[in-house]
Amino acid sequence: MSFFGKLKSRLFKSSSKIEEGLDAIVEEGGEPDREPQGVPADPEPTPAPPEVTPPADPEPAPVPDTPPAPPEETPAPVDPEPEITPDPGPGPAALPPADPEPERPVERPPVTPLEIPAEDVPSAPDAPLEVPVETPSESRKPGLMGRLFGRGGSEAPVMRRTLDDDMLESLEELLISADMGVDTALRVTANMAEGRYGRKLSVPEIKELLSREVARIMEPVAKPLPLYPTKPQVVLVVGVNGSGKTTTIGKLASQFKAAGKHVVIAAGDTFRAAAVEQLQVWGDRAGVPVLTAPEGSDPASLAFDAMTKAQAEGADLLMIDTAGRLQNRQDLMEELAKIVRVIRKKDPEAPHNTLLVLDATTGQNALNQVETFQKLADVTGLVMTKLDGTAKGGVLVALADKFGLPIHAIGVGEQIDDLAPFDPEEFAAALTGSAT
Ligand SMILES: Nc1nc2c(ncn2[C@@H]2O[C@H](COP(=O)(O)OP(=O)(O)OP(=O)(O)O)[C@@H](O)[C@H]2O)c(=O)[nH]1
Repeated sequence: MSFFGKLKSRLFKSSSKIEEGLDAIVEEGGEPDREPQGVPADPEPTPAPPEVTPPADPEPAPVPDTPPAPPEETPAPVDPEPEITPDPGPGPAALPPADPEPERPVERPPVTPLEIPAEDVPSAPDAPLEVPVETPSESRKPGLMGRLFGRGGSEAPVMRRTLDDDMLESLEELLISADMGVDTALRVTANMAEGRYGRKLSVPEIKELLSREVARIMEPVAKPLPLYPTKPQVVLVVGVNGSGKTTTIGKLASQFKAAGKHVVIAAGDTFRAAAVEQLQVWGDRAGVPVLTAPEGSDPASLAFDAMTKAQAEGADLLMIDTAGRLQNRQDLMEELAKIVRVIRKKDPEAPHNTLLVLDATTGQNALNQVETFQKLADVTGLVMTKLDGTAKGGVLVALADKFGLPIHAIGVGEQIDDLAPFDPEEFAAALTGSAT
């Protein structure tokens, strides 16, 4: 299965929620349409009359309300040809004008959410996530069948609904229900409507637009965990209990190890013996030593010892697990501050990264957690876990939109290799089901 296919299947709850919602929206107010339409690649300055055949080359227009617009927008697939084809799938309107090839294999090198220097891994140091993937404009050309059927006319008309206020409201509600948050949902739908108001859109066309908007928001935050030449690079891992800190440390350690790095883990949640044991299990799996201390002992003292050991061994990386007891914020803040104070005696620049691990199943609550942890620690990046098995994946879009913190990786399962680098286009496509 292609990487995209895997991510899509892991995000199935979120994507099926959005897909089902879109089907319902278009079904509700739409009508069968045999006229060729097509989504304008970019907003046009004035609304286009609904019956106009798609322009061969619509002029890209600026999107005033889109703050994180990338310098170069990937033009959307524009199909100059009529594109009405028989529906091969179960959905009411399964044929977008730009027909994504269903099983387009995306060849990817082994991917990790780490920014690893070029000599260590095949990927480039500055862009480990930049895997050559065809852009939608290149890849979404209609397939042979689509072209043949599109040209010859279709027996099954495509359902389309006119983009009006009612439809926009329904779209907003859908995105809010998918945990994108009100502000982000409003911004996304406004951008989708820009220059397209009054046009008739099919489900695949809406998915495509939505996916493009989501990717646009996520693009600036998709950054792998940077690796520095500093030895040891200290990564402090924070997050509430159960968010997936231990699991994420284990997965990261395994990936670093596989990349030839010498890793040390410090089990800094000394308050829970079970947490320490669990970290040891992950350390064993990853083949990485885990430093522990007796239950109830001072985590800062353990961190200091771990720092000493990591320095003595010339370790590349020291990952420090921490407690996540938000019930007593003051204690937690003091505990984290003390850990930082102590390791800075060894290296004034440490910690070099403070990763906040968030559980996607908590939905909008993840936003509160970011705010809280930003007050407790100097959060430098996020890892979002449990994106598999939740319909709340949209929260990642809200997080990116609201905080702009780097998203280093996403957890999509409980196994050691279920930590994927964060790729905005793949995520957007998987979330919206736009390239199924
Ligand atoms: N499905 C799924 N489960 C995950 C993922 N990441 C972690 N988990 C599970 O979430 C549960 C909690 O994960 P932990 O790593 O123990 O979380 P923690 O933040 O260390 O929790 P404490 O030790 O209580 O502080 C475990 O059962 C993990 O297997 C993920 O990406 N997907």
